[in-house]
Amino acid sequence: SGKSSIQKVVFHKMSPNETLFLESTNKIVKDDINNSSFVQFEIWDFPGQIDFFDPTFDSEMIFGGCGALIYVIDAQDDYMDALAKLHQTVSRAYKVNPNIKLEVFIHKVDGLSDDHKIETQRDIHQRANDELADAGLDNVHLSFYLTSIYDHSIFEAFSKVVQKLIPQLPTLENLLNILISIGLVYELVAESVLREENESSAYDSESSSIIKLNNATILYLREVNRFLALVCILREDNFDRHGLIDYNFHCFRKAIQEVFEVRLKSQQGMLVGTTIGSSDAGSPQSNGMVTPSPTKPVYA
Ligand SMILES: Nc1nc2c(ncn2[C@@H]2O[C@H](COP(=O)(O)OP(=O)(O)OP(=O)(O)O)[C@@H](O)[C@H]2O)c(=O)[nH]1
Repeated sequence: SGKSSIQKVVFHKMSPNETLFLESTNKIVKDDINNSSFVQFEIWDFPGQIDFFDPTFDSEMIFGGCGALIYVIDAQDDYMDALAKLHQTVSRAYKVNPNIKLEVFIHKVDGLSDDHKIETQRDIHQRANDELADAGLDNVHLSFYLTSIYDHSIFEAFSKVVQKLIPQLPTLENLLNILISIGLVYELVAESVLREENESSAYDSESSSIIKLNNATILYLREVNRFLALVCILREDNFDRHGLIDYNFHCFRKAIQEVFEVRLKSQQGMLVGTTIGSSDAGSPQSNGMVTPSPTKPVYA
């Protein structure tokens, strides 16, 4: 249905056309994403033919420590068998691990018309949920996405799944909101920079880019850490206060580093007495960011 293709396109920069030559997966293939992202996880690619009722299939081990299960359905093919297997898979996974996120990619939708896409999603959604309800599993929640490796949809869907697995996400969002609320910046994008561990790169802490757009706004990029860049859209006249923007950006970068240091320390077994949550991100004051004042601008 396209599982290996998704993983290769999203995490290994393979071009969609090259996936035509991928061989069928005949055993569980583990891919460590730890090296190429600030978000750390492993992807386990299962062979399509795996039999969950085989006694050698250890569902406690497989689903027990798993954050999300992504089930890929080929929307260009007859999906009745796939739906039966979806039901078996999610009920098994949910029994072992009720906290597991259950994600369904309705995949290869590039071959479908817009109407057909909507109808397929509605049909799969309805059948899958009816079957869960019949089995008394009403409280099992499935999320559905229409995906294709031939456009951005697969990146967006995978990103949404990964976001559910980032415990620091509310804090990161809060920090971005604080930066916006200061008023100089009007849109922000924290962009994950995909880079392999051993890849040498010109991208470092001094990296920045300023692009003047033709609608009186500026696109401003700065490095946050090895894998993350911040891209802001600023009004051109606000850019006069460049020093203030940079100062606030430094506060933001420091706060992000602190958020990830907590995880690093707890991974190293040094228990830290604080919990990460949206309330911890604090107020603009506690993050040291400074609001522009017409009389007393603060420069770094
Ligand atoms: N049209 C279209 N084809 C796709 C898409 N994604 C994957 N494919 C094709 O589907 C075929 C099967 O892809 P694989 O990635 O090997 O599928 P798999 O689910 O890993 O298969 P198994 O390893 O046998 O379980 C390949 O020829 C891909 O090029 C898509 O979004 N659209």
